[in-house]
Amino acid sequence: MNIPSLIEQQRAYFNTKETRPISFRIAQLKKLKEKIEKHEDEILTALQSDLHKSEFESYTTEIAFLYAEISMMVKELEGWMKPEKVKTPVSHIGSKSYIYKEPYGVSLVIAPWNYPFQLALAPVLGAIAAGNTVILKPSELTPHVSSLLREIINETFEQSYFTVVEGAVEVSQELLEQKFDIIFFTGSVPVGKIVMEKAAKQLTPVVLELGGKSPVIVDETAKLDLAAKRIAWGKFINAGQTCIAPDYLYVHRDVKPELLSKLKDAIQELYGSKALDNEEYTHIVNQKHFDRLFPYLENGELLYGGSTNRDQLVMEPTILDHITWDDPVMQEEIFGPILPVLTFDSLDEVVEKVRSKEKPLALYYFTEDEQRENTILEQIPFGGGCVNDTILHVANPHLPFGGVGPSGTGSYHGKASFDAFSHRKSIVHQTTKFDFSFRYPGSKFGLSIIKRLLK
Ligand SMILES: NC(=O)C1=CN([C@@H]2O[C@H](COP(=O)(O)OP(=O)(O)OC[C@H]3O[C@@H](n4cnc5c(N)ncnc54)[C@H](OP(=O)(O)O)[C@@H]3O)[C@@H](O)[C@H]2O)C=CC1
Ligand SMILES: CCCCCC(=O)O
Repeated sequence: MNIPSLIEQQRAYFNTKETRPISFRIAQLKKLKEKIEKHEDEILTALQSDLHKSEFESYTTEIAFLYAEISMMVKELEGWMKPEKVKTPVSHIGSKSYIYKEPYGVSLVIAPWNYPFQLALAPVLGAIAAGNTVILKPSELTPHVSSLLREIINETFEQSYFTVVEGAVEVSQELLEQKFDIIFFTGSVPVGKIVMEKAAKQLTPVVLELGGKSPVIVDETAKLDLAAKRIAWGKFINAGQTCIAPDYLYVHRDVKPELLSKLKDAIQELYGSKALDNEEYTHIVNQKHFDRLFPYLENGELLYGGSTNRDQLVMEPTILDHITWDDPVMQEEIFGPILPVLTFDSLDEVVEKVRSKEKPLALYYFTEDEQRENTILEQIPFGGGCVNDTILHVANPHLPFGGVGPSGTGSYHGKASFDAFSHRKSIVHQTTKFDFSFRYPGSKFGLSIIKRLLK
């Protein structure tokens, strides 16, 4: 595909202003939803082929997620598009002030492999709702999903409006050499830095949905049965290949033995004693990631799991005890089904330690103490998270989802997706019924009036 001419086509189409009317935008969102509904079985099959993802996980985390977003956008878009009237200072007497929402233009969406369908299309929904055109580059690591996305999109939309460009890193790199009006990237921190560097050359606005090591903290007041179940659920869904998965467990020394015992029970309840053979359990995406994870199993002391099958690319949900901050498993985002366990004695220690690391994408805190909850929420910077649960914040379209610092820039979901793909244009509408001489230089009392007005 000739990428420069594709971008030219999209820019020409964007300039016709056909993407601007709300009727057009809603029609595209509804058309996309119809296509997803029509292809549900193929989508589930592609996710099974690429990641051994179960129907339950695929439907709930990949498909239903998009339906919820589209329904909200169709319902709320008219309100989001309306120019926002804002207050006007007395110094601007006679005028009214507004914020107009304007699409950026030609947008580029680069997607990862871990939720390859949902993370490709969720940002696209925002781009469409805001009136942009879209070029989408799915991950080559999930080829069945990537080719199905191309098939569904390219049969549904004109390429001058919305098209899928498949390929590997080289294609991403070629795309990033072009001039876009906004780039939305979901992926790793290292590649996020490359994307931002390329965008900086063209001063293109970016949204970066990245990753990091998200702690799950359990203090001695926590309800341990629920903590165990919700941590196991959030950690091992998609075999831990989730950007907001609890990366490591940070537990108060007094409740550690009980919590770990309950965690083992919770994993058994979710995946049985033979998770490797469990048809509901997701596999590791490829041998490169499997081989990246495998050495971590030697860290600390194996408390649960640890079995693997490299041919099947499957790794049991695993708990590693007696982990230190210097262990290899604590250096990079794990992004797999391994839960290292660290212990603390005081909340001050938790705040100091977690703050000393890069700002995480998510943080989870299990506690029954409101004061401690406020301490953690106020003193530790992170993208977003939950108290007494895990990962749920990603699935509330009323909550902007994104990182902070190295875990990401910008946010999306629901109205935040519309805002991510819109320029907010400030306008003062001035009256022509009268004018004031004091605003102009040389006016006799101008300065004293302005001083009084602007005090
Ligand atoms: N914040 C969030 O919402 C999410 C963040 N993530 C993060 O993404 C990471 C896992 O996803 P993963 O796909 O492995 O991330 P990568 O950063 O490896 O890849 C993301 C996308 O960028 C492309 N890419 C890879 N290398 C380059 C490069 N040098 N130049 C340009 N583009 C490139 C990939 O292409 P290809 O795959 O075809 O090689 C893929 O389409 C984790 O760190 C996770 O935390 C994941 C999901 C959600
Ligand atoms: C449960 C859905 C999560 C999608 C984004 C992520 O990888 O965290």
